[in-house]
Amino acid sequence: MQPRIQHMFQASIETKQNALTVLPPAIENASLMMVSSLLNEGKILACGNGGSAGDAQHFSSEMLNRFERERPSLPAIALTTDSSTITSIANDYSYEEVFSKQIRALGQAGDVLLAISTSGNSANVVQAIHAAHDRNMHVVALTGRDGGQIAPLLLPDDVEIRVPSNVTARVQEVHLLVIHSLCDLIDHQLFGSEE
Ligand SMILES: O=C(CO)[C@@H](O)[C@H](O)[C@H](O)[C@H](O)COP(=O)(O)O
Ligand SMILES: [Zn+2]
Repeated sequence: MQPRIQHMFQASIETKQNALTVLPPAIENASLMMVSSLLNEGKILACGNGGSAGDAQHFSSEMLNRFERERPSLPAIALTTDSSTITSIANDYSYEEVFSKQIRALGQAGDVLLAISTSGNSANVVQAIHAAHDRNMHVVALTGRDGGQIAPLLLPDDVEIRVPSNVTARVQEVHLLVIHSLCDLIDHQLFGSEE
């Protein structure tokens, strides 16, 4: 089985190398948007399904607790964690609305939605983006493949960070690196260089 393992590592490395050539400008722009929101009393709401739900929570924990240095807590909410809210919305309305209804309650103008979908086609993430726009929030979309239904929904001030791969797992592996890059850039811009 070791050749299979080596193949997966190699594919992940190649996807990251391809991403390195295209993603830095979008990651920089996303970090600038997030920092501007945080400096204006805004917060970041994050959502996604499956592995991307884990990514949303990974990001919010690094904001609320810490990333790599001591600094004040930063405001973020993962919309994937409240099982009572999520099950009741899915049961009474539809699974498509599990994030959008939370955004319509919690989202304020100037907040940022971090919308994560490797295909760009998850209906509840699409509805989340509609809700964010209705609340005058900006959107950072982490996508893959061809951007799916999310790409054409985004407004000029939004940022899409689209990983150049058609394989869900490879896209997710780069999404985590993007999330850590965003955390690093947020800390750097808000609190300066370490040491
Ligand atoms: O982690 C994985 C696959 O690596 C899965 O849990 C995956 O996240 C789920 O199938 C998601 O429902 C896929 O949604 P999306 O990325 O297309 O929006
Ligand atoms: Zn996964």
